[in-house]
Amino acid sequence: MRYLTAGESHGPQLTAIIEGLPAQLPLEKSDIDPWLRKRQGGYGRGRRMVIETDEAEILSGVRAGRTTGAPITLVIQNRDHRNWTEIMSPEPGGEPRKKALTDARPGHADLTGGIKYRHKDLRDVLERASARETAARVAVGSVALKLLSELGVQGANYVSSLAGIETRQAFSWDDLDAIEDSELRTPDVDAAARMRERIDQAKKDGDTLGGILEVRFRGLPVGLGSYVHYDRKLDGRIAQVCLSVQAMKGVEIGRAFENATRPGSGVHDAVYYREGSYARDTNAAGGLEAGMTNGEELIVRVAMKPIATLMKPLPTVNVVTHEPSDAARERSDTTAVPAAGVILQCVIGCVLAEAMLEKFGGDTMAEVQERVSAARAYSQAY
Ligand SMILES: Cc1cc2nc3c(=O)[nH]c(=O)nc-3n(C[C@H](O)[C@H](O)[C@H](O)COP(=O)(O)O)c2cc1C
Ligand SMILES: C=C(O[C@@H]1CC(C(=O)O)=C[C@@H](OP(=O)(O)O)[C@H]1O)C(=O)O
Repeated sequence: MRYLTAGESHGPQLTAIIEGLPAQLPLEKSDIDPWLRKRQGGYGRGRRMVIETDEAEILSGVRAGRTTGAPITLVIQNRDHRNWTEIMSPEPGGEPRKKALTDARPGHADLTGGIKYRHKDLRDVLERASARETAARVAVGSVALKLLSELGVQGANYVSSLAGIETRQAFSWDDLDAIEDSELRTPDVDAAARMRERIDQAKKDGDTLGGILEVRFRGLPVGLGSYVHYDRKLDGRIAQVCLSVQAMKGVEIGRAFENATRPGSGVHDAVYYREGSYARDTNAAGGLEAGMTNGEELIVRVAMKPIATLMKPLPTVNVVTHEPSDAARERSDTTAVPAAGVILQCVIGCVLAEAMLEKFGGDTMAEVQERVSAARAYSQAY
C-alpha cells in the first residue's frame, strides 16, 4: 500500500490517492468522516476549525461499499477556499500580491522554505507546509485503520501530557469512550481541567503550547517489520511517519527514555509459555523487538512542539527589506495537541497496514484474512 497527498491549505481541496489495497474491503464514507471530524476537534484550536466541516468524497476504487482493487481517490473540500479564490488562483498576474507574507515566523517553514524554493511571498511556502495537509493523511489513515480492524487490530490515542500537565490515570482500553468524549483527549478529568486553564492563559498571553501523545495498537500479529533490512525495521518506519507530521519532534517506543536509566534486568520483558501460547508479564519494549512486532501492545509516544505562530510575536527579519520586524501573525491554533493524537494514530495505522500487506498481502481481503489467521495460529503453537 502506498499513498500520495496533494493540495494547499486555502486551495480548493485536498486530494489523496491510495494504491495497493486488496479488493473486497468494506469501505464507506462513514468509515472516514468520523476521523476527519475527530482531527478537527480538541480544545485550543483556532477559528479555521469553525469554518471547515471536513468530509471525504470517494472518487474511485470503491463500488457498492467495497474496494475494487483499483487506486482509491479521496477528496476533502476546503470551505475556506471561497475566501481565498483570488489569492490562491493558479492564473498568472495578481501582482502586487494580496496577503503576501514576508515576516518569517520562527519555528515555521517560512524562512527556510523561502530560501529553498526562492519564494519571496512566504505564503507560497506555508500553504503546503500547513498541517491542513494532515486532513488528507487522516482520510488515508482511516482506510488503513478499517483494514486493520478487519484483521483484528485495534488502535487508540490519547494526550499523555500538555504543557507539562500529565494525565495521571494509566491507559486502559476501557477508557476509549471517555477519551473520545474529552476535548483534551484524556480520561483524567482533573488533568483536563488544568490543561484547559493553561490553554486559556496561553491564549490570553498570545502564546502557544505543545505536549506528548501516546498511540497504542493491540492485536498485531508477531513478526511485522524486519530484523534483516534496516529500511524495513518497523520501529524506524514508525518513527519516520511520526516525525513527518507537522510539529512532531521526538518519538519514543514504549518507555524508551525511562528504560535508558535502568539496568537491563529491570527493563527486558521476561518470556513464559502458558496455556498454549507465549506470554510476557511486562511490556517495556512497547511491542517491538529488533524492528518487529512481538505480539504485545504497540506503544508509541510522540513529543509535539508548541505552535509556531505567536500572537505576541518573536523578533524576525522581513525577507524583502531585511529590516528587523515582528513575526507574522496569522490566524492560528493555541494548541493542537489533542488533534495530533488522531493524526498520529492514522499515520502509524498506515505503516501497520503496509507491513500487514507486505507479510500477508493478497488480491482480496479473504486471502489476507486467511494468511493472518494461519500466522496467528502458528506463532502460538511455535
Ligand atoms: C493539527 C496541527 C495543527 C497545527 N496548527 C498550526 C497553526 O495553527 N499555526 C502554526 O503556526 N502551526 C501549526 N501547526 C504546526 C506547523 O504546521 C508546523 O510547526 C510547521 O509546518 C513547521 O514544521 P515542523 O514544526 O514540523 O518543523 C499545526 C500542526 C498540527 C499537527
Ligand atoms: C487548517 C488546519 O490547520 C491549520 C494549520 C496551520 C499550520 O500552519 O500548520 C495554520 C492554521 O491555518 P489557518 O491560518 O488557515 O487557520 C491552522 O488552522 C487544519 O488542521 O485543518
